[in-house]
Amino acid sequence: MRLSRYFMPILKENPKEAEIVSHRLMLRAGMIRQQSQGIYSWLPLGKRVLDKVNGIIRQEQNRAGAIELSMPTLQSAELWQESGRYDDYGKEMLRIKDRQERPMLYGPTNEEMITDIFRSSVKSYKNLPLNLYHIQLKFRDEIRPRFGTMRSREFVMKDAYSFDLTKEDAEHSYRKMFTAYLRTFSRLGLRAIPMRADTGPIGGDLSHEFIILADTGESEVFSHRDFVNFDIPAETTDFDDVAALQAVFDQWTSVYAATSEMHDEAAFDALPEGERLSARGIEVGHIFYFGTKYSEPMGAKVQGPDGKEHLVHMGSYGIGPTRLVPAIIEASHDENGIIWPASVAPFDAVIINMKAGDAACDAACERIYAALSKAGIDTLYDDTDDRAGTKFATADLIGVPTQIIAGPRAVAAGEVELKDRKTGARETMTIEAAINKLT
Ligand SMILES: Nc1ncnc2c1ncn2[C@@H]1O[C@H](COS(=O)(=O)NC(=O)[C@@H](N)CS)[C@@H](O)[C@H]1O
Repeated sequence: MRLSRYFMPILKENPKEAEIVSHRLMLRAGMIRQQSQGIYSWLPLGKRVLDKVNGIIRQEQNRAGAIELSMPTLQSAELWQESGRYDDYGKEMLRIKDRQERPMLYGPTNEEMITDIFRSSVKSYKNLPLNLYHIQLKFRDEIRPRFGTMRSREFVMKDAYSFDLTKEDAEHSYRKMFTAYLRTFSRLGLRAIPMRADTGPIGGDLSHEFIILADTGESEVFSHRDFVNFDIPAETTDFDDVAALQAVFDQWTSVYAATSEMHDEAAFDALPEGERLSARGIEVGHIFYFGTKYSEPMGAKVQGPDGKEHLVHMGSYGIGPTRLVPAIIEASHDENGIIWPASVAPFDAVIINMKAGDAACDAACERIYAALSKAGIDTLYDDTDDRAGTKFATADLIGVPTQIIAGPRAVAAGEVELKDRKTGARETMTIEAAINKLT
């Protein structure tokens, strides 16, 4: 992508309304723009990152056996009246009426809708276990949206819903998602700790929040230091192996970890001083087992092997992609800007032409740009006539992992300089060597 033809509205100054670093950097890097309170546009650079985050979430949901669909954002009130949540949900629910005066709502979550889809077509235990998910916009009229897209009113959620014949089967489905979440956050460059959590308006009696440690996190967390050494379940994990997933779950729940709502002061203080970790964290995922809470009022049942009707046991599993993008920045930035993990970077490399208009520099950059693009390397080419200093600052701000710097002196010797955004390491080499190194 040539920067001269792209749309990346960089802000020179720190926007005054931004209170935390991720909000500041997302605005300055031209990734998002607030349209109204708690409601954002994702501009091209931010959309690229969000799409990569969703891609990884999707891969790990599919690996765990979940099946993707897409449900609407607008829902009829009737479904929520069936489950009894319409009145309970409170002011966070955006209630609307259509032209026929029918009560509708902008969905904050989809337990009722997915149960309706299930009950309309699944009648036999032979179709279980089933896990259906989508990645879709939600609306919650948060009383105090803040920190940019970290806590917004309209936001994207991956929400998955599992259906099983028995509680035991449902607990295995829960552990499939538990394992998938550990893998997902690790691939995003984050260390997430599963914490016993409160179930709130979703309900149920088994729930874990996945928290990443960050000083600006809204959650207060207490955990055992051992978490940092636990191995992430491998790509080869057999998700149908009940014992294997039980072992993962047992290990990751074997040591103390709780959010402030579930904190047991005495148990925590019983830990040796050096093993206690209390910090602030960001909730990036939340999973629930809630049995027949929705299947009972909505009549979602299957015929069991005994020929009798059984209400299905359900769980729901949420991840916040539009919260993950700022969370990754909170965990990975420096004083010059964002440092993207390669897995979610908006571009793999950025070419900095220090002297656009200089024939030799232009030729060298065009050659590199063509070679990288041909090799499928997502490349941003800063071909603008900005000063070199501005280009360096922009490249550091937007956090692309590899910078290729083409200056007149180096180019005259047939060379360019590679800079690693994360380590700051610089290496001068021939243009040929640079192309070979990156393709
Ligand atoms: N206001 C918000 N802004 C951004 N992300 C949010 C917001 N509210 C929730 N999330 C994200 O969405 C995830 C799931 O939300 S939740 O309420 O915990 N769970 C559910 O809604 C269940 N239906 C799971 S399918 C949270 O862990 C968080 O990462």
